[in-house]
Amino acid sequence: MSDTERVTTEEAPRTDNPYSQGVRAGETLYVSGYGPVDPDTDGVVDGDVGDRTDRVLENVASVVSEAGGDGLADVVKVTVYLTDLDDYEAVNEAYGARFDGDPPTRVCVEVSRLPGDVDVEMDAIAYLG
Ligand SMILES: C=C(N)C(=O)O
Repeated sequence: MSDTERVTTEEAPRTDNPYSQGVRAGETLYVSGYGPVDPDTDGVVDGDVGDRTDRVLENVASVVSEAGGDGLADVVKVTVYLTDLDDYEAVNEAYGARFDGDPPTRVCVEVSRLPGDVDVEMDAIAYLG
């Protein structure tokens, strides 16, 4: 890829599948979809969907930080994928706590299934300018 840079970090789950953890294109960073996987164990974190939402956002933040950004503070767009939209309120509660009244734009959709059979996944776009 020309004028783009792949972002790789041990602080977010790694994959053998054909995608990068993040790709920086100028001041814009595209972060791949992450489930609630702890990069230290490669397993889904214990707890409820709020705990899993926290882990997903930690993974996103780690990729942004690796690219030189300020973690979630530089995120401008998130897509949330839930396998059960009944989790919407619990996810919002955990999610809102991480953005401290200044949330990025967002889309939230219910999907039938996610890789790893997790129940929540998010991808993100960050602006690093
Ligand atoms: C888990 C993914 N982000 C994927 O397979 O694209």
